[in-house]
Amino acid sequence: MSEQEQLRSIRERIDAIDRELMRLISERASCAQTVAQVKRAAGSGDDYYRPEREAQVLRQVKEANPGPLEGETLARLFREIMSACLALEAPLRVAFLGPEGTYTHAAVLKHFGQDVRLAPMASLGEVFREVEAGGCSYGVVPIENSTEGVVNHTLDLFVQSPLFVCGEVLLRIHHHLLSSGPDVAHVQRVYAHQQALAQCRRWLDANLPHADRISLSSNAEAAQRASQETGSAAIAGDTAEALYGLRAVKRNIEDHPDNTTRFLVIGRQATIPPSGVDKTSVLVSTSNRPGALHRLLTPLAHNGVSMSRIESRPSRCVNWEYVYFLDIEGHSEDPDVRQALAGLRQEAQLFRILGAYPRAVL
Ligand SMILES: C=C(O[C@@H]1C=C(C(=O)O)C=C[C@H]1O)C(=O)O
Repeated sequence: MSEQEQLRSIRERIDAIDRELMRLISERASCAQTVAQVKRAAGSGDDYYRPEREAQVLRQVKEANPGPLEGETLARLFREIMSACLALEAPLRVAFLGPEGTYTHAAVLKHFGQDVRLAPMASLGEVFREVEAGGCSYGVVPIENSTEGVVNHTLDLFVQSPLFVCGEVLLRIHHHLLSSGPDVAHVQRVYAHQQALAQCRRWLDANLPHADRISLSSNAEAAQRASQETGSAAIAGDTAEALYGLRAVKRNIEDHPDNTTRFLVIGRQATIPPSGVDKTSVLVSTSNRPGALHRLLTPLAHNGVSMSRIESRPSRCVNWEYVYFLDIEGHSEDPDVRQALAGLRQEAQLFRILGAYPRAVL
């Protein structure tokens, strides 16, 4: 067979597969519509999003992946299929730290897919308020970065908020130096969110030691400013680059190549059923006595439950008293976790389960 004949025959096969894919995806979408009818008939409200189910679907895809595509790649495709199916049931509105082009925007799309309705907010506080008021079903907020540590403002908002955590998103953060100018040499001013400036500190010291560093409320705002001024640059990611018509004069300027930010999905649902691989986040406080924190955490050790994170923040009620944010492996309904939490509750002055939710799959 000639090359042309071979290609024609393979393309005919691809066309046939695409028709079959189309039929199957449409059949899947019809199933999702039926699921919505069942949920509506059962009167389970108008929130059809099931984070534990979505996590299970994505995990199954990764586990059953026959290749040659990467499991991660295949899961991303299924992420979009589910996003479109859910939008057929009822479109989901998600609040996030805007404007469009922020890393939080990228985290929203990674977690919910492209069919989500975006609601960019001007501050983290507004994201919480919008979800509390019911204007959006969910919100996405940054919680910690592998280079710069915790986002204190988000933790503090949790202390006052009645919202729950219903998911997490891990996003590899690649920072670029974006400018409308020709190269790095012409840059006299660098705009960015303070976290981004910190994550690129060494690169800036080495390459732009004399440029002014100006922190703004988001990287997207930085990109917007840089697009209007000559001699200015912004540190931001791919989404902002495309959105504000800037050019990356230098890509990947983050000091740590595995720079990752963890975001939390917040909502009004107090309990998400176990997905099989879950985490539980808890807010606790204890009195300022010798050994108090040790006693508080002992029930975790006794029940063989591992804690993946602990953060402390000033309680803001009494000076030098603290609240602790704990992340625990497992779901609050798992027997060992349930027992550990019961012990913790007895020791703690303040005790609130912030949420039990699927561990990030993508
Ligand atoms: C179809 C459902 O509703 C939504 C859509 C899903 C999907 O497309 O697989 C999964 C969970 C829900 O977010 C369901 O609950 O099973």
